[in-house]
Amino acid sequence: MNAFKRFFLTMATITSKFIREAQKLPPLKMFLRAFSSAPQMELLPIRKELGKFEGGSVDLEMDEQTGIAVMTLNNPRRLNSMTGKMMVDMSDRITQLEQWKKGKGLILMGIGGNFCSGGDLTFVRKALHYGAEMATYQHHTLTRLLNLPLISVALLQGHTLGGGAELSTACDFRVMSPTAKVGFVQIKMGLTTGWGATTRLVHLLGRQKALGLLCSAKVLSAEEAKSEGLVDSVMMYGLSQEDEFTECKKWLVSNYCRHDSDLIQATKSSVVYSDLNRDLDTSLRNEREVFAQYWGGPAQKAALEANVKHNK
Ligand SMILES: CC[C@H](C(=O)O)C(=O)SCCNC(=O)CCNC(=O)[C@H](O)C(C)(C)COP(=O)(O)OP(=O)(O)OC[C@H]1O[C@@H](n2cnc3c(N)ncnc32)[C@H](O)[C@@H]1OP(=O)(O)O
Repeated sequence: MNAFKRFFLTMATITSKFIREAQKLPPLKMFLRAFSSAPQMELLPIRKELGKFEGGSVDLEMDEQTGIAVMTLNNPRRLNSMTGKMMVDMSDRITQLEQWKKGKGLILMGIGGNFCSGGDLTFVRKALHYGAEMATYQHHTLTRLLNLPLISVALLQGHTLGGGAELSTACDFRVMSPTAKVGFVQIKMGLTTGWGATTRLVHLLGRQKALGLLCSAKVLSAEEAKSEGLVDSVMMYGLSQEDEFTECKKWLVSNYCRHDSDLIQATKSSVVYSDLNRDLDTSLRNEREVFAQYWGGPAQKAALEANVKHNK
């Protein structure tokens, strides 16, 4: 049997297995699994190319006790700018988080007191001939990041510029150090956004504010970013970098990650599904199916038993 026939039969087997598996899943899980796995095969060639651009890493710590993970951009000598290898690292770390059943929350941050100063300019200069493929790869990665069944927050310290500002919009929330700066500087670099921030900013802030941030290329202070609605909380002055991380973690846990991981994951996934399926009946059908999984379940019975009061 020639190579083409072997490849064709292999692909047919993979596809039919995928369809059989997917048919057993409720719509939401089928939808999210389809999004996170199938297109990655088409991205293998660009993944291989990006991986050749060494420098830095994206590291991940997952705390099974608290359900809080920390993803760290680790290229401090270059203000955590993203090399090709870091883009591949990030995709792999997100795959780990997609499979984390007990996860509740994620903090995305940079090492050494800076979040991220964008694409690594050495990499950018060498990758000028495959911008579209790199953008496709980053769009897929950052959409998966935003759609994780975890509550994610970007901790903006020091510089958050260009692609770094784009990364920050791929989290549910943003918490900022009072002395940090954030700016979508792409237009000053002779570009528009390459990692999906235009789409996410319009969604997040509306057309006018998105247009203002992108066309002004303004580097915002923390207070300016908060008043624009780009940032959800600005921390107090005088904290060390480590204390800012501790405060950010407290903010995430006390606001959004106090409850059962199952319910947090189900709620986030339903919000993602509804965001991506704006048809009312489709979204409500999914909401009913998720609700039915918990109605009469152990968590509800325990809450009824405890006679929970909501006065604090
Ligand atoms: C799709 C990607 C996207 C796009 O292409 O649209 C981008 O993100 S392009 C990159 C956008 N980012 C920038 O243009 C930031 C450039 N850097 C700066 O403006 C400054 O470095 C700043 C303001 C962040 C900090 O200035 P400061 O004077 O405090 O420090 P240094 O400039 O001396 O920087 C320290 C050290 O880091 C290196 N560095 C900083 N940013 C990058 C970067 N994006 N890529 C690679 N290296 C970076 C800088 O070169 C210094 O290293 P050294 O070895 O001392 O030169």
